[in-house]
Amino acid sequence: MQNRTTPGAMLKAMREKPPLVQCITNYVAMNIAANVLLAAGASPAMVHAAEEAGEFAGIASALTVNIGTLSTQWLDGMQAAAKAAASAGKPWVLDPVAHYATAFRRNAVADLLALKPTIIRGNASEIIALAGGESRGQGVDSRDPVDEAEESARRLAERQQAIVAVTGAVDFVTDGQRAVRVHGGSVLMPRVTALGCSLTCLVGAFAATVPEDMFGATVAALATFAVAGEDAALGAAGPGSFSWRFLDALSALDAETLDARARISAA
Ligand SMILES: Nc1ncnc2c1ncn2[C@@H]1O[C@H](COP(=O)(O)OP(=O)(O)OP(=O)(O)O)[C@@H](O)[C@H]1O
Ligand SMILES: Cc1ncsc1CCO
Ligand SMILES: [Mg+2]
Repeated sequence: MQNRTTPGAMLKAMREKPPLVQCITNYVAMNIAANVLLAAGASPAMVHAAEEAGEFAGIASALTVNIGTLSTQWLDGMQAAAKAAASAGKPWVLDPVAHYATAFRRNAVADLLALKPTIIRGNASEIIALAGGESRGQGVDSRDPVDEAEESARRLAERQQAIVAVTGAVDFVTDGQRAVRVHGGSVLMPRVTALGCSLTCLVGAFAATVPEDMFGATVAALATFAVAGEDAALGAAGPGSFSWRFLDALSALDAETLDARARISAA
C-alpha cells in the first residue's frame, strides 16, 4: 500500500481513486457541498430518498448525514443509509446541525447516534450540547468558542467511540485519547453558508480513502479546508468572491503544498 500518512498523501490518494461519497445533506448545502467534493477530487452523490438511500449506501464508499433541513421522510432515508453503512463496515459521518433547537431534531440525533457514526463533525455549540453541556447555540451558527467545546468533544468521543471534530477559528479533533488542533482558514468561512456542511462531506471522502486511519482522515480534511481557505481569502472582496475562490483554491491545492502549509498541533 502506498504511503497515506500525511494530509497531502491522503489528498493525492483520493484524487487517484475518487471515492463515491453518499451525501445526505440539507437543501442549502447540496450544491456547494457537491462542488467542494468535485474540486477536492472526490465523487459526490446526493441520494437521500428512503426508497433508495439504504441500497445506495451499499454502493458508496462512505456516507455523510446532515440534519440541516430535516423532514420525516429524509430521516427515514438517513436511518436506512446509516444502518446499511454501519453493517457493511463503511465509514459514516454525522453533522448534527442545530440539534438542540427543537424536539424533532433532538430525537432525530439521538436515533442517529444510536447507529454509531464513525465521525461526528459540528461547530462548538453543537458539540457542547451533544455532550450534554449548556451551549449558547440557537440556530445553525455557533455562539461558542472551540476551546470551550474541547472537553465536551473528548467526552462525546469516548461515549460514542467515535472521532469528534469541532470546527471554528481553530479546529479540534479527538478520538477521546489523542487530540490535535488544526489552525488556519479565514474569517470569511463562517460568512458563507454551508461550508461546514461541505466539510462534513469532505471528511467522508477522506474517510473513504483512508479507512485504516479515521483520525488522520478527519485531520486531513480539516487541514485541506484550512489551507484552501487561506488561499481563497487572498484577494477576496467579501463572502461572494471568497466562495468561488475557495472552490478554485481547493482544486489547485496539491499534496506538497498541503503538507508544507498544514498547521496541526498536539492538544
Ligand atoms: N473564525 C474562523 N477563522 C478561520 N476559519 C474558520 C473560522 N470559523 C470557521 N472556520 C472554518 O470554516 C469551516 C466551517 O466551519 P464552521 O465551524 O463555520 O461550520 P458550521 O458552523 O457547521 O457551518 P455551516 O453550518 O454554515 O455549514 C471550517 O473549515 C472551519 O475551520
Ligand atoms: C442556513 C441553514 N439552515 C438550515 S441548514 C443551513 C446551512 C448551514 O448549516
Ligand atoms: Mg453546521
